[in-house]
Amino acid sequence: MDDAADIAVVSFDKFINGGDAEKRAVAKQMYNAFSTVGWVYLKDHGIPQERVDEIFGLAKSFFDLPLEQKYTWRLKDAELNQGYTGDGDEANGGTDHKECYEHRRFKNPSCPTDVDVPGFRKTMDEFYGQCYVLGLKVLKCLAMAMELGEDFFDSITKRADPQLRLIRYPSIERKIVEQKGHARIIPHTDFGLCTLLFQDSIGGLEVDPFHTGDFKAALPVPGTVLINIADLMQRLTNDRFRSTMHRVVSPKASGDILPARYSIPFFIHPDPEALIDPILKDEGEVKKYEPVNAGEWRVRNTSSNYKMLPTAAA
Ligand SMILES: O=C(O)CCC(=O)C(=O)O
Ligand SMILES: [Fe+2]
Repeated sequence: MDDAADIAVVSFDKFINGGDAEKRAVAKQMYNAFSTVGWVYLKDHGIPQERVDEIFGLAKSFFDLPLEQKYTWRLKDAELNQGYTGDGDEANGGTDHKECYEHRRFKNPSCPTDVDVPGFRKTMDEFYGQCYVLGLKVLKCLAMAMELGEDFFDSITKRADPQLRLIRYPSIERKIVEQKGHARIIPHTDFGLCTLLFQDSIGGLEVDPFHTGDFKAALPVPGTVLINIADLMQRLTNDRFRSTMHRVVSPKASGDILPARYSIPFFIHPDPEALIDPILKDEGEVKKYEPVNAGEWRVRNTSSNYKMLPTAAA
């Protein structure tokens, strides 16, 4: 269809299991995608579909709990950035209609127990580990694509603590989401290194690859995980890789009441002490960005996204 974004489907099998030339061929495909639209659909990525389906099921069980109960796990602190946020808690220049649960690598004090949702913590921890392994492979592939040496990202991801997020966009009247300044999630870029994004079959995710306001659908493709570049990777690569705007709006093919939609992003950030300074490759190339400390960057961007945190920008 004309209004679908031109996002390549890339098989990761040859990067995971292939020889050097095969790995390089995958890295080249990634380079082409990330230096243009900024997104790929990755298939053969090694995370079994049954596991992904299980996490979507767990998300439904969690979000179906009563609101008062979900608020007992409310996210309280931008640095820990862990727990539940309700409809309206997160928005940066507009109104989102979604609820989220954030899970982290080292500490999850605001996490449902087995009494609340059987198997929640254990299964989330396991899935987190699988996303983490895939995420580090994606970084290796990006390092190869940029000719930085495969191990480039190892030194800045020793203590990396990505954010695994469950999202439910509740069933809602179309006219509410379609008001000016509202969306399921308003246009934004992600602010870490890169994101793995699993989506269900409902649709509504759109990307604006060239920042012209011309949003195109990133349609659900079964068996794939979307990978998108985020702001720190764009800065590090001095704009070679592009962190592009995206949003979630009403799916085209539904009536006046939108069905609920679920998605599961895994946001990869470098170690907090890492300095993200643009890498120059060409003679005469000039840095487009000042260096930034990854930890400060993350806390600043996180707190300015949440309306309810005391540290949020006024
Ligand atoms: O729900 C989606 O497909 C996108 C979510 C997203 O962009 C985000 O949480 O940053
Ligand atoms: Fe995003």
